[in-house]
Amino acid sequence: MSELAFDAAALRKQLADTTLAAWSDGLASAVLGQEHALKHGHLPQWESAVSLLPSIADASWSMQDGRMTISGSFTDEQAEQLSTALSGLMPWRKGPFQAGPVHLDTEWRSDWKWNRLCEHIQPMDNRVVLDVGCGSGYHLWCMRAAGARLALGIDPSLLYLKQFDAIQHYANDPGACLLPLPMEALPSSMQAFDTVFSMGVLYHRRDPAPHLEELRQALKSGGELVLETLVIPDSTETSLAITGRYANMRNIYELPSVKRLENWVRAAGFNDVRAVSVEQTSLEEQRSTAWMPSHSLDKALDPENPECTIEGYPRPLRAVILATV
Ligand SMILES: Nc1ncnc2c1ncn2[C@@H]1O[C@H](C[S@+](CC[C@H]([NH3+])C(=O)[O-])CC(=O)[O-])[C@@H](O)[C@H]1O
Repeated sequence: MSELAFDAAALRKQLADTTLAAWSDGLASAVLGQEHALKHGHLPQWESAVSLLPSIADASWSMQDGRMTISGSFTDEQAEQLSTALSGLMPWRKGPFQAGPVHLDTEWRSDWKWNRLCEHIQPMDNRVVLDVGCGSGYHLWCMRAAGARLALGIDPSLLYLKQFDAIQHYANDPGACLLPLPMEALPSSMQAFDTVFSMGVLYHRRDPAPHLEELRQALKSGGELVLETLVIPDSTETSLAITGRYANMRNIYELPSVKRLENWVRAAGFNDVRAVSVEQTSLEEQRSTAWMPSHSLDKALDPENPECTIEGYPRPLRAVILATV
């Protein structure tokens, strides 16, 4: 099994002039301390895909209509190499990206999630932000485009790290960083971030309380939590225990109503807790594409009654909760 060669010196350099400088050794030790989590049988394939990306002299990036866009002069041959390299990093779930001539149409329209919350959150200008469970890092680019000084993402998946590396190969943006870490392995009590995002992660934790505690401890005093997670359509203070799969997904244990979710967040010591969006996931927002050809949401819903999952639970409904500490 191949192991990730993590470059602690590069991380130290990247964080040197930021408010996270004092944490660079702690973050590097957290990554290196995971040992087996840095190994994956497909890592050589993913690393070779990244190494095949053609380099161009005039690359730049911008957000264009929600598409993280890499611009620059690719020859036809380079465009071909780019497409081949990016297909070695499939499945692409979170995006969309436009890499030169290649439209990476991802499983999720993650720009829709961002649009739902961006007008409600504290302005990103000059903030140091953490995105827990950032996937390919798509939302890190939204945060940077909205003015964040430093957007740090953490995600335990080495595939998503390599997808981020592929985009960063062109963006070359010192203000965006992804570390292969689960939240549980982040140094405790950092109190270093102005905003912490946890989107699509809480429902993967058997007990939500430690996750909420970890999020609170990562925030500076006065900082903001942006929590996005699955809920059930029930106006009372309740939750649904999940046995087996939920919408084909493993490792989902308990889905709260919005009221219960808000109470969990209050019990974790947050203030000013409020839901700013509750929306059902549509078949246009999450679907199979050429870059993620496996089953998606349509195959997880009951064909006879699309208001239910194939397991008979209410279909995915997601809430965005904001709170301060
Ligand atoms: N303990 C953990 N700590 C950190 N990350 C984790 C952990 N467990 C799983 N993950 C990671 O959390 C991400 C969950 S997806 C949300 C992506 C993005 N945020 C989105 O909102 O589009 C789920 C969804 O599709 O909703 C995956 O990338 C996991 O590897």
